[in-house]
Amino acid sequence: MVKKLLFSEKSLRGTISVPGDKSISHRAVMFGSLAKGKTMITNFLAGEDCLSTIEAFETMGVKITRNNQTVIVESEGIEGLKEPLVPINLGNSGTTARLLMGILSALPFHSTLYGDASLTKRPMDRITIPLKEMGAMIDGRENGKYLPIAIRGSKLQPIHYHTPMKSAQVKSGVLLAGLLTDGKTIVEEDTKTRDHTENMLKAFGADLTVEGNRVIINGNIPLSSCDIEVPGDISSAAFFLVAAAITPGSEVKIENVGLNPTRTGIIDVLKLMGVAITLEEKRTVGGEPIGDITVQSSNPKAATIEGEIIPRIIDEIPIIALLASQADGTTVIRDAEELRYKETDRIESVVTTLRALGANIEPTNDGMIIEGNANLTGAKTNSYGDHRIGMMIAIASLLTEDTVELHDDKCIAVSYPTFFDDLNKLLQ
Ligand SMILES: O=C(O)C1=C[C@@H](OP(=O)(O)O)[C@@H](O)[C@H](O)C1
Ligand SMILES: C=C(OP(=O)(O)O)C(=O)O
Repeated sequence: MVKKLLFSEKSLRGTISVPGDKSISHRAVMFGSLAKGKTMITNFLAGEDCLSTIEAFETMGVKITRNNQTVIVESEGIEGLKEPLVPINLGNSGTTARLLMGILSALPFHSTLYGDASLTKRPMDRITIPLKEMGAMIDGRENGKYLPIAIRGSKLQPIHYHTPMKSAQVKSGVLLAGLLTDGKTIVEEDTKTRDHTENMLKAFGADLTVEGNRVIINGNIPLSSCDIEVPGDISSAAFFLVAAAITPGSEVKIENVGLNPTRTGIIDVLKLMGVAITLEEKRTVGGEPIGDITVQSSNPKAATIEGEIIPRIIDEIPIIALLASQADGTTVIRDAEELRYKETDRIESVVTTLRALGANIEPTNDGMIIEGNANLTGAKTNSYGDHRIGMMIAIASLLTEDTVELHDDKCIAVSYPTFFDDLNKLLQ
């Protein structure tokens, strides 16, 4: 499918709410399925990735009903989970894959997992290595590095694991295996990554403590069901925050966005680059702060973006690269080698796409160097099946009078099925 984007000379004005947070929606379904009882999830993200998580647990016999953004999970607890009779399709979702492997490795049955072409290329050894250290029986292509993967669930040993890469998925997968294991599992990381697993496991009654960058979980304590209200996804909001910043005459307010400090790096980057942004924190639900964010069009300036902020903006870097192409000066992004393991190699896909649109941008091993003040032009572009690249292209098209052709816009439904509706609501 090719979408012709011609939104030039428009500004963005108005107030919207973005769909529910993807990371939190996945975890709510997973932990609700592990807990005995009924879990009601409101403002659930009905994106394809989170629907893959629902399907996975349905395949294991959990009763899950969905009415738009409300999901009810009814489970007998872990004892009630049944051996899946068919291979589980994880679609495009890395989060489902890595977290589910932690769970399945410790359950007393066999399972097989596969995904789409993109997920089949993404590294799974980052999670299968620590799980095998815990005693998991996992096999897959290249000794469990790639999907399809088969798991023979077994009794695991607790582990003290220092994650070698900055990954909340790895941290979470090991913690979930630890939850289902006798004894104390400890996961440590050098740089703090998103902590939704920690917050939500506590809300479901797990015995979990956080000491700085170290998480300690005492296993084999049953979870009890817990209702979850999912905040708006700041990673989805980021596209409109940047769009408002770089299109003249804009002012956009996004309501009820999750403001967990492990996710708000985009706000820090916008401030650092001189964008007019205001925040109003309103309340906290399930340990997750929620508030409204307003951005006005601005004259952004370049910045160096590196270090501890990177995991806090990891999914926002494609749209930050577009922002940088419109800033005064040269922006440098470093320490972001994790971008190479996403739905696409996002260093390559961002650079190729922004270059095609007329920006001056160079890849580096762990990031990119972006010259500002670019005059973007029309181009034939491709999302390469990566939802965040697709949305970045749509926002870039606001900056040129020429037509931008976007091949494969469908993948945007992975995280933001109503993206074009919201964009059209804001366009004036
Ligand atoms: O734990 C999560 O929900 C996620 C963690 C991040 O991945 P990594 O753990 O691979 O960094 C992020 O990119 C992904 O969109 C969601
Ligand atoms: C990297 C992402 O997701 P996942 O790893 O779950 O596929 C993303 O949403 O940008």
